[in-house]
Amino acid sequence: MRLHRNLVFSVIDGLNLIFNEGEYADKVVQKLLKRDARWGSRDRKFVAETTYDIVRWKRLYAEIADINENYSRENLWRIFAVWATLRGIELPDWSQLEGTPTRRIKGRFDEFSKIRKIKESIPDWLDELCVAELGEKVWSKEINALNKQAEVILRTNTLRTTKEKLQALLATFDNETEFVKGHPVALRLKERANIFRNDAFKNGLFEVQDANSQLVSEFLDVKPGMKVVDACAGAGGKSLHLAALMENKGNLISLDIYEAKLRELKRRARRNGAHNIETRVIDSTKVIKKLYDMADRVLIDAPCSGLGVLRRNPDAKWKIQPGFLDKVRKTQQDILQRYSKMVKPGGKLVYATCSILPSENQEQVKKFLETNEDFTFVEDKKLLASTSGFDGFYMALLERK
Ligand SMILES: C[S@@+](CC[C@H](N)C(=O)[O-])C[C@H]1O[C@@H](n2cnc3c(N)ncnc32)[C@H](O)[C@@H]1O
Repeated sequence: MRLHRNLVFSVIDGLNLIFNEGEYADKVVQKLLKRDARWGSRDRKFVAETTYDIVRWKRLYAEIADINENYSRENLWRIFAVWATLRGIELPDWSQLEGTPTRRIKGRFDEFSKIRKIKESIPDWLDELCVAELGEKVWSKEINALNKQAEVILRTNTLRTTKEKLQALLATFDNETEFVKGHPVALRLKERANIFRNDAFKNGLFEVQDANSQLVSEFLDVKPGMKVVDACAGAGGKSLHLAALMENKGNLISLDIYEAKLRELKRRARRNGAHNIETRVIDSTKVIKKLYDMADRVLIDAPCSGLGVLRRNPDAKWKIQPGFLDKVRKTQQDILQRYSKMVKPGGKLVYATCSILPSENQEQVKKFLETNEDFTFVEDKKLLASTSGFDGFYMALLERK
């Protein structure tokens, strides 16, 4: 592989925004990809994947390059040199890469490969916490799986098409896909491609959604005609799926505390042809109280650490702080206690997170059930990336008596 100067400079600019300006990796990559209309798909792939790779392996590369918390441009170049060296890429004679200690880099890589928190690039405190919660054996396998690049999984929008028809249509655009066992409407893209440019996407025939994430809406057991509340709907990944499962019949109320996210949800709903969604911003406790005892089904896709989706958002490793975890656990319990009241007697509730930590998952449900005798536990799923091959998720189904 030959390194191209303008692509590498773009990666360095991106890393500067992520490491020094606190910007989110996905947003930065989106911005970088708009930089030069002449870039072909290989160039775009290089910029996106190199940026994500270095974010994912930030600690490992920084330790190899002997850099501590200072991510000056000079140090970002040293980190880049580690990335390139470990991939066996021949370094060009650019001044920024002069004097790269190639042999020392390889030696330090071997040395650090024996220390999990460095090898897997994870902060000390987070490594310790995950060992305490999951045990050494499970965590070692899990962090290894979470450091891999996620595949692209599509969810067929059954309001518009079937999985079979979608597969045939995508093949005409040279996007080969395969079915995913245990995930009724999922298609796996065999080769990574910019699928958003595709007319099938623009016409709302599919959404990009991890296969385990697709299990959450199914787990809620909705039926056409029901009154359903998606209490933490965000930009609507699960709401769109719920609307499809309800066949556009009945009433789906999508709530969130952020209006901007719900605006995006509405835009996506139009593209998907989902007509039974009503959005409401939670701007006071009244919004929830008005719905007490009203819903056949409530989904609480709670805010969480996001530790199950590190494959997609590797920068979460560096953004999550111990204080945030304490805060988010309190929010989760508070939301469960208050929003569960929207479920009507005989109705069902799903509590879900994209975290793998028991303290955000089964322990929250257990605590909730201790003080809410009118709810019974039906079943739960604890999905790990290491055993499922998809994102880490938790979901619990509860029923109100
Ligand atoms: C895991 S995300 C939801 C993802 C979304 N359900 C999807 O499938 O695309 C959690 C959401 O909860 C929202 N949130 C945070 N605090 C909340 C609260 N107190 N009540 C309702 N929603 C809240 C966040 O804005 C965020 O959109």
